[in-house]
Amino acid sequence: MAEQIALKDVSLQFTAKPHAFTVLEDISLSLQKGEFVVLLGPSGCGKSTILNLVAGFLQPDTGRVLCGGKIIQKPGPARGMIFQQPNLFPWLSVLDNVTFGPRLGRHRKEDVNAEAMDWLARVGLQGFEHHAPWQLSGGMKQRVALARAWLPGPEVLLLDEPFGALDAQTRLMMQELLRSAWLETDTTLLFVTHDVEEALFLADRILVMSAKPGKIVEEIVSPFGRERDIETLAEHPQYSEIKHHVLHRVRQEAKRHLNTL
Ligand SMILES: Nc1ncnc2c1ncn2[C@@H]1O[C@H](COP(=O)(O)OP(=O)(O)OP(=O)(O)O)[C@@H](O)[C@H]1O
Repeated sequence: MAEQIALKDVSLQFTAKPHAFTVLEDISLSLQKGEFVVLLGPSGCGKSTILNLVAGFLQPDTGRVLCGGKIIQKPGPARGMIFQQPNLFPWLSVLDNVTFGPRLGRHRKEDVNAEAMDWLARVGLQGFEHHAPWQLSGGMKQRVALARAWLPGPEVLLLDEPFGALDAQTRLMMQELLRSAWLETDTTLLFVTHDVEEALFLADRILVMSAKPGKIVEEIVSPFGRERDIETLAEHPQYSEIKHHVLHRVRQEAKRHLNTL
């Protein structure tokens, strides 16, 4: 497998008042092409900051952030991002929301519409292409956001707690949908969550972070295989042990962080 994303000895300070602080210290990580990596850690440890560096919204103070071996200097279509809020344009239809980026990039509407319709069908929104965002549920809006992110064929998708605002059932459906789209497209995914069960279901690899300064303190390689099923995952002989270990580790870091506040 080829290396798709790499952070090499990355440190970053924010100069927020009343004083500057180090948000990330000496972070090194690497994602292979087609890998699904989940970042877990206490609130404020710098998970979104890592996504923002990979997206090209931020530059590190020291170290390098690379995509396909090249230094990331600015945002680009090779790296898509999905946030907790779907951020759809309320005045555009579902289809026009999904095709907005490629049309800005001067692709002809007719050329992108067929592919967009295909993505809408994959995320279960066939027949909703002419609906307005206000006519959709929260889960449906987030499915539009998934289709929109996947349409330009990004090499990397960065997902910042994308299902955090959804109810438990919708969340499970979205997790399954994300995994099947990922398996079909072989995109490289970097996903941020607070939810240990979500991380266990989704990830090839989980990276646990500490806070103040943000560091990666543990890596857990999933033993569950790629063809996993949400209904039977908990029956895997190692599931309880790994879940317990990850929960304990995340709680340990969260408590340590609280004590430093
Ligand atoms: N642009 C900024 N300027 C100053 N401080 C910032 C900026 N962005 C984030 N921070 C601070 O940096 C720290 C890390 O923020 P970040 O959003 O990366 O954490 P996180 O782990 O994603 O948190 P959460 O899980 O709560 O979303 C926080 O203390 C946050 O307040």
